[in-house]
Amino acid sequence: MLNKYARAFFTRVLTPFAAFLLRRGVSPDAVTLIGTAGVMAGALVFFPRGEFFWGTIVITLFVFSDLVDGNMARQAGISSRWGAFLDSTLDRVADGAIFGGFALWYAGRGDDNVLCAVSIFCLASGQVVSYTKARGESIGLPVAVNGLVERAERLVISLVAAGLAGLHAFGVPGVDVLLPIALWIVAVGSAVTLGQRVVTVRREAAEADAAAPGSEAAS
Ligand SMILES: CCCCCCCC/C=C\CCCCCCCC(=O)OC[C@H](COP(=O)(O)O[C@@H]1[C@H](O)[C@H](OP(=O)(O)O)[C@@H](O)[C@H](O)[C@H]1O)OC(=O)CCCCCCC/C=C\CCCCCCCC
Ligand SMILES: Nc1ccn([C@@H]2O[C@H](COP(=O)(O)O)[C@@H](O)[C@H]2O)c(=O)n1
Ligand SMILES: [Mg+2]
Ligand SMILES: [Mg+2]
Repeated sequence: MLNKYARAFFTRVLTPFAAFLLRRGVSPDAVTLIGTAGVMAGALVFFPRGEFFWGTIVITLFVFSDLVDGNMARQAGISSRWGAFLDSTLDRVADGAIFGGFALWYAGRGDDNVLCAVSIFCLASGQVVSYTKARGESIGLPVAVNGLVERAERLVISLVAAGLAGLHAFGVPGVDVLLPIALWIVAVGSAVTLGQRVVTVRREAAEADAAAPGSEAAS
């Protein structure tokens, strides 16, 4: 939903910045790489120590690079298969760091085995949700479904909650429950999304096989 409705807004807002970077000779690949490194640093330095406010601030500063890199490539007319591959692959790395950071907190000083398991479930299910689309498309199917909780939703729900929960360290009472609630929402939402995508791929695969029996072996 966010990908559909918020992307146009962020494209308008970020286009001047993307143009500025291009004028300075920065490449889309550099933005992809630096953005991912920044997200990883924010997640893996701050989250395992329970510093959710500062971790979220750092991640937020870098995560929008994922919208800037593609914008730059399109403006410069240099969108490429390599760029698409790099972008999607590093998305998986960034997501692993974010939910891995939560898991490390709960495995350590956060001391909550259930929430550690929920964080790992969010990490794994998010990767599998993305894989369903990549694999379905690689065997020639349209995978014409996005589902309830895509990457943008996973990030916004968990990061808004982490940022607010981090205010607990500054004396704001009650906000620390927001992160566990968000992680449960992302976990359940990702499981539903996985089901939606698997059902769609199964239907599309059956239709494609009926139209051209045996063609899967070729692909
Ligand atoms: C005192 C308060 C303290 C709190 C401070 C924190 C505030 C900030 C909190 C959160 C900010 C979160 C921002 C998250 C922005 C995410 C942007 C982004 O990168 O989205 C990526 C997404 C997808 O991009 P791609 O097409 O490149 O990726 C594809 C995708 O990964 C596919 O995965 P799948 O979906 O299938 O699982 C892959 O299949 C594919 O391979 C891959 O290519 O981009 C978008 O979706 C575009 C829309 C972005 C919408 C961003 C909305 C941000 C909205 C609000 C943020 C600000 C909220 C502030 C709240 C403040 C609270 C106090
Ligand atoms: N280094 C890059 C990054 C992205 N691209 C192209 O942009 C598409 C992704 O767009 P986003 O708005 O989601 O970033 C991607 O599929 C590539 O076509 C690129 O060429 N180089
Ligand atoms: Mg991108
Ligand atoms: Mg991306």
